[in-house]
Amino acid sequence: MEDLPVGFVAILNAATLKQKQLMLSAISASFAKPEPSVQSEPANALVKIEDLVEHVPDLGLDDDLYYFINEELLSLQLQNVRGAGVKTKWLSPESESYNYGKVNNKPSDIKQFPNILKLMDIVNKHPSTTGDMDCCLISRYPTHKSTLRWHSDNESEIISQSSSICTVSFGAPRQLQCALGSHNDKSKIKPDLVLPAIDRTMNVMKPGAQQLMLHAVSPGKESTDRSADVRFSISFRRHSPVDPKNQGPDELSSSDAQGQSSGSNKFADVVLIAGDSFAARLDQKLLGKGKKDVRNISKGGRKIEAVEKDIEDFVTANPQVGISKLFVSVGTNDIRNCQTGVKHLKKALSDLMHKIKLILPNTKIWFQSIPPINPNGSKFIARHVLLMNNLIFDMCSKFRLYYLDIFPVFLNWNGSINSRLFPPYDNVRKCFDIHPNKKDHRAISFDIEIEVKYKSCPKRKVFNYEKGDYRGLNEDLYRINWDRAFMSNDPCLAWDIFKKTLGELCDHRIPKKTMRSQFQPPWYDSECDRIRRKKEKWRIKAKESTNESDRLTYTEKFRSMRKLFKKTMNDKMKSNFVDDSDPALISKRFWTHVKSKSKSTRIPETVQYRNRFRYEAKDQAALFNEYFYNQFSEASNYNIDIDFANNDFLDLKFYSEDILLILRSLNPSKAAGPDGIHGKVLKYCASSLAYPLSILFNLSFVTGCIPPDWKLASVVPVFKKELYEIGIVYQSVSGR
Ligand SMILES: O=C(O)CCC(=O)C(=O)O
Ligand SMILES: [Fe+2]
Repeated sequence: MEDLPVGFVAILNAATLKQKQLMLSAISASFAKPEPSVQSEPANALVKIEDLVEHVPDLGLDDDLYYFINEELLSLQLQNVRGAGVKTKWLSPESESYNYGKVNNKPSDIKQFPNILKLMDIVNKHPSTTGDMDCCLISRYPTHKSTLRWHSDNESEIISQSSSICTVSFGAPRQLQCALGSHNDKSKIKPDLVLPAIDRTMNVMKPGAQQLMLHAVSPGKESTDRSADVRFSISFRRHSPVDPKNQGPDELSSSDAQGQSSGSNKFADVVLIAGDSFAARLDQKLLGKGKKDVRNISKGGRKIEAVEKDIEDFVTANPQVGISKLFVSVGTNDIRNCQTGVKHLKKALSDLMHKIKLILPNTKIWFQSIPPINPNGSKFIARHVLLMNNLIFDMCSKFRLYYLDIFPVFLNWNGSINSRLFPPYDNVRKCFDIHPNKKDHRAISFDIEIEVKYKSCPKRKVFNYEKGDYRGLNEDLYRINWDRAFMSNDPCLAWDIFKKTLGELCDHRIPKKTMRSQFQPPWYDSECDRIRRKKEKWRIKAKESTNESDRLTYTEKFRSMRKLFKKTMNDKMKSNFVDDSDPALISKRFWTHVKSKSKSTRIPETVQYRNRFRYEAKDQAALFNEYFYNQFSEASNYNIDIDFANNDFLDLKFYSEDILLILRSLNPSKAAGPDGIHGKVLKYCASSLAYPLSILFNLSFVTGCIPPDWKLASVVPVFKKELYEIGIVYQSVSGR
């Protein structure tokens, strides 16, 4: 492990924190067993086309199922035209569309087609398939002339590339042509293999086929009966496990590199690496695995402005080149020799990102963080690395670019330097040098593909305190015999009984509401939803109508619904923002909404305390906890001489009349504290709660026992200055 390579870039689909963990373990594993770094032969020299496709002549479909599948196929409302008159329908369990070229296939729920599902089950059980198909693209070839041109189904955003694609044919016979390689001039392709695509048979394209070969459907023979020319194909695929909605900031339908039958491939598709020496030594052959065209235009010593120019020059000089992905590594040279923070670099970084977005609007863009460079003489200030990374992160969020955080990769789980990734400590220069400037330190790259399963967040039910029946609640509370309930004289037990009783009554008297998705504002209610659905209905009708006068009528209806929707939303928003207690104030709900829309987080990605770095929210909370705990001094040890027998302090009583006044003065719009009792309940049921609370307070006072709930407080760290050592940055604010 002594002479480890030092430059590093991890390419991954989305750099979330969870993935980073996986990345770390994958990286550790890759160090334990180093992969041979020999570049593999071009894939098509090794692969035979027979390994990529297979014809299955008999699927064992019974006649009934065959008949019912045909019924389902005929019932489909086909949408897009693909190739020569071929129309399609996309059936999927997921809600996103399947896009290629200019074609946008909206999904219908595959579960509504039980017989196609049965067929999918048969296909999945067939040993020649990967057995994990869950969606399908149905194509209808209306005449013998309808064809599909050479293409590959390589839309990795939506179609898993590690699963097979299995096409079952119905109706008129055709042929599926297959040709190895990617072929720039599609008009000259000669098929390497032709498979029959006849009624009730299946053709399986194995994983890798979409990357290594193209396929096409050629015209059929004309028959005397026109209806016998119709062919359907059901092409089963596996939905990509990465949800494009969550995949990253700038999702695009870029994967049409090969061009589906509808579009041609005008551009060469490249991955561009730009930036400073951290990226300069990356081995572009290894990065593209020999399949992707990777261009590396980074140079040692480059600063942000120079990188902006490098990228611009490349784009101008290569107008025929389409850049599908861009990796940028900047910042290290800008913070070198700099003593005064990094704020002054914000403009250059923003200009760079702005320019890139402008000239490469369809490119997926990653900005890499700076790895932890140790102070090297006075050239680097370690804190500046963190500040710069936070700036890069913030700007990435602003410009909706990917932030590729490699910083934590160089640290151990406990946040200290990971010696397996660092070269040995250099005693002469008093530093670790992870900079890849030594000849024997070749850059290495990791191409880590991680399947991410996104959990759909269950809808949360919460009390709707606005609509509570407080009169009823008061009545219920009056009926409770609190003296009996608190008979034990133990304040902790009594408090538990109080909370449980109140909770049960609240369940009964306060309705629940379902928390809406975070994308909807809090005032979006069922009425808004109803209007929105109507609006959508007319919009779709207008779009799908073939008759001009129908279209105009539907459009008119759509417009009036849209107007109503806007008005309703506006009215609801205004009434929502009025503060109940003081109409002159901007309400808390307003800020909640603003916060929910803002991308900024209160806590930066990396929190550091006493040289320990934490990335996970839970670990960060532990660090905060430790910090705040350390702020308390030791318990004092005063010996105050009190004469308890004659001290009227002990005569202190908590009267329900006083408690009533305090409860009535509470601000009902404040959130509940750790005990979960909401301000509205306390205020509006003050008269019925004052008595049991007075018993509880008196009990607690005389027994000297405080229920644990009363000692809890919600502590919110509030970011104060642009510094990262917790102690300096955060002040605690405790609410209770
Ligand atoms: O219809 C066929 O046999 C092939 C279908 C196909 O290639 C596709 O749907 O992408
Ligand atoms: Fe295809």
